[in-house]
Amino acid sequence: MSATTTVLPGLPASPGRTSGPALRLPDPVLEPPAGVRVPPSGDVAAAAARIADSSHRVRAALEADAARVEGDAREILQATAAIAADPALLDDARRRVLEEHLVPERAVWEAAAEVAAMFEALGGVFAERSHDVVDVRNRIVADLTGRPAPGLPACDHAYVLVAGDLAPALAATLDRARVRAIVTATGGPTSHTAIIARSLGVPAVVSVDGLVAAVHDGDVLVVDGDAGTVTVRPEAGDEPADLAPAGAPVFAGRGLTADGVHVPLLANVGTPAEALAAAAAGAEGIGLYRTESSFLGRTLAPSVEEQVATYRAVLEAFAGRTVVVRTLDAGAQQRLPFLVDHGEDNPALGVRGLRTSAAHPDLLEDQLRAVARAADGSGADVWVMAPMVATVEESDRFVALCAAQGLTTAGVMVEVPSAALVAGPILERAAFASVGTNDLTQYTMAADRSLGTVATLHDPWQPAVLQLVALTCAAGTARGRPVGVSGEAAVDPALACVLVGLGAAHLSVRPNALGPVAAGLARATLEQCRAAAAAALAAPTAERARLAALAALPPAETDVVAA
Ligand SMILES: C=C(OP(=O)(O)O)C(=O)O
Ligand SMILES: [Mg+2]
Repeated sequence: MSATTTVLPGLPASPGRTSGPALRLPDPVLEPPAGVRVPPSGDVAAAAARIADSSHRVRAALEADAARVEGDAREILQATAAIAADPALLDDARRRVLEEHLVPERAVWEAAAEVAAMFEALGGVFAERSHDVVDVRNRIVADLTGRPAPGLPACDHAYVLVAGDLAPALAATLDRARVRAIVTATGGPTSHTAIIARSLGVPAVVSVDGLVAAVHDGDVLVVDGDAGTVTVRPEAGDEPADLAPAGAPVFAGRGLTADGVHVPLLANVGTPAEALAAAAAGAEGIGLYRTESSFLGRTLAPSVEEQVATYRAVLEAFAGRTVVVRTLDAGAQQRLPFLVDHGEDNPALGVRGLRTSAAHPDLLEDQLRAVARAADGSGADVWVMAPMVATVEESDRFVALCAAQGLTTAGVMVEVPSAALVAGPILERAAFASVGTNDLTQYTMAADRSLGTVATLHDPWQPAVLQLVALTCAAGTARGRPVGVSGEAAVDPALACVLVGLGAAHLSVRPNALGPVAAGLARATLEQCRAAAAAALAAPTAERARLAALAALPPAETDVVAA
């Protein structure tokens, strides 16, 4: 190890080992405090003049970015560059400095808020412009305060993305061809960022101690997504030669236990492109279509027509097969400006998932209308489910709303312990349930899934979580209603066998996990899966549950043997 080599410990979030130069994502621009003024001894005119200088630099940078791309992207960047020179915005900001003596960054923030509000009030396509105003505001404020421009820096080579935190909206736009790995200072192993890294198939390590201080742009990093470490400036020769993860088993297109019991292996997807990839990977259907990507990064909800087009593209990729569409799961990690109260201290326990429909019933109705229209003629067998359901009333109301749109196979996600405990009455009217083990673990263990500090509690092998899965499956079996599992737990081949043994009717995983899960399932009979489930349920701790299950199952190459 060279003198400057540092190994930073973190949490493994997506497997594989790779290396590349670091590219740091700047921290988000924060609102400058209200009421901060140029000191009485300061030069107000000079402070005001800095706004024009910053606006020139921001405009020039955006125009340079525009010149590097083509088509729609170029037009969008040129339009954004024009906003950076907008006289109404700049004059108002200057006036606030000259007359109110506000510091320039605060003046720009306030002036931009008025312009954005004006666009919002005009509605329709104008409202979309408010998003660009906010983008320009952030860039000018960053420049005025001597910080790097916000957002993903333009980069024409492969890199390891290094971030304090990665918003799901940004994570979803990452270019697989360039991003070799993702490393974040915060986040837990089932945060949405980790899920996105795994579906991109790139190694990721989250909650890395000392990351921001130790890593500079261009530093070579070795990212070990299995061990959960990041080596900064490795010695020559320590960089892994093979950048791709080792070859995983390929999925043959049908999930079967060793004795031939069919357990459909479905895919989790978030976009039409992912649906096509899932179809190419042989998925037997889609068990979880996360619809958030149609809503993220926008200032207004997409129109019904726009939603129909996106949903239809997903459904058509699975004509003749089942597609489970989940309605919008905003809140917690996925904060939409038009839907979510940003003042919540504890958003994971606040208005998220189905709860947002109380204040915005039209948004849910529009989404269901769009799903129904997209389903019509798509050839897919469309099921619809709601996220974050906690009570029987919520579930019944959702089923009724679906029925009103002609969507007859309506169910819920079971990801809140209360829903698991009342799964029986829920499944009297709901046609199916899908256990979301990511959130079910978070809420059962009271361990925020986005916090690395409580990651050891966030373990779906915890017997308390398994008990709730067992209750839900038993409620489904008693009523002849299918209960599937769509959380990350199903990706662990041994846990997949346990889930089947507990009564899961199907499993839904990211497309690149279909092969390993199928291989894990194929080594055990249904009886062995049941024995493994019983052994895990009887264990007092997560580790002993895992070991007990492994002991009850024939060994498989895909098992995760170390904790
Ligand atoms: C599948 C789940 O949903 P998400 O990860 O999107 O919250 C879950 O909570 O397990
Ligand atoms: Mg969830």
